[in-house]
Amino acid sequence: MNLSQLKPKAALPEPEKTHLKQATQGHRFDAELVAVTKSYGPGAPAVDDISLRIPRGSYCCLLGPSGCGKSTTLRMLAGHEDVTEGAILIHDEEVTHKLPVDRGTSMMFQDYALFPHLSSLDNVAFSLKVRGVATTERRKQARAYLELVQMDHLADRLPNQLSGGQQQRVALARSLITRPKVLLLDEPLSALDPFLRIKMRSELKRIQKELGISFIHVTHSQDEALALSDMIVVMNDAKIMQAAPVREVFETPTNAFVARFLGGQNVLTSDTHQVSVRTDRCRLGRSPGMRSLEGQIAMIEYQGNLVRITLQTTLGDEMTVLQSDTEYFAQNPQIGDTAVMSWHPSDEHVLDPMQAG
Ligand SMILES: Nc1ncnc2c1ncn2[C@@H]1O[C@H](COP(=O)(O)OP(=O)(O)OP(=O)(O)O)[C@@H](O)[C@H]1O
Repeated sequence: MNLSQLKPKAALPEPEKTHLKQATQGHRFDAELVAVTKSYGPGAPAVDDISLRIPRGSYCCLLGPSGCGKSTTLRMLAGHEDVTEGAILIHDEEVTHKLPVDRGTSMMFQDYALFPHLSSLDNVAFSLKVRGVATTERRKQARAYLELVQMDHLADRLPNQLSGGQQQRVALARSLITRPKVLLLDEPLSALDPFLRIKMRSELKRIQKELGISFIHVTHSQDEALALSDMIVVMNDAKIMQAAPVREVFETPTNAFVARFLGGQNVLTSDTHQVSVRTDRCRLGRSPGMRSLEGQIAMIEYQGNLVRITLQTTLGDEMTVLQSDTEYFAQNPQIGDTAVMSWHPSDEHVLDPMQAG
């Protein structure tokens, strides 16, 4: 893909934009789950009594390990899966038992699912055709959405004449042309190579902010969730562990699971309770007034501007120090060296022992 294609170009035409902006007015939350449970059969539920409110115009990532219930939650929001108990609201209106097309949601799938025999333009226009919109009008709208995703120059190409990233843009335009109140995205970046994944995630965020609707995006990737989210929902074992603005989740994880899963934190036992300390607030060596732990250096990962040093403590715990490359090379410790990791007590954040992971 040519990088110049990724630069923001003309925005969505005013009438389209106004329509979408209006759709976000007059309600408190774009989406809400109220005590939602999903059981596929006997045994532990796939989603267990979760409640969640997604504020208007949010980029929200559902993050968690495989099998924790993220996709099931997304599918229930879309109406592709019935809820066993509880309620779903979109723009404050209950949609629990409504058909997917009547909810105001639109889903973008991992595999894009484009029609192979239709051009980009006709793929995007397809849902308007189904709704009986006249050819000229639907093509005009499809062109506007292709422009939004910077694919108008390839409007006549068939899907097999497009790269993966380009197909994804077409799929995104196709999901947006129905003017959803909430766009649901299931691992939308997982099929892309790492370079394109980073480009596309900033594109997704730009488009979400431009339209002002909420995007709810399922991902396994901590980096992706941190980069994209206004709000992160961390799930584990069918439950929500924490749902909060991105910085709050990173800086004040509720429990050890969230701290470990999001990364960038050490989980330590201090007296009787568990605390988290950011790895970039830890350093090698002792200093007055700092707490410390001794161990052996088990791993050193050079990351360019930063170096990640992992210590195995005498108790068998792993602790990580994230140092600048300058600091690291000034000391130049090696694997197998005995070292001390220290941190300031004020950098400790107390974790909830009830849900410790
Ligand atoms: N159609 C189904 N029938 C029975 N069990 C299912 C079905 N779909 C999902 N499950 C189970 O529900 C649980 C949650 O699955 P879900 O797909 O929601 O997880 P996930 O967090 O999206 O995982 P992944 O990241 O691997 O896609 C899992 O234990 C899974 O095996």
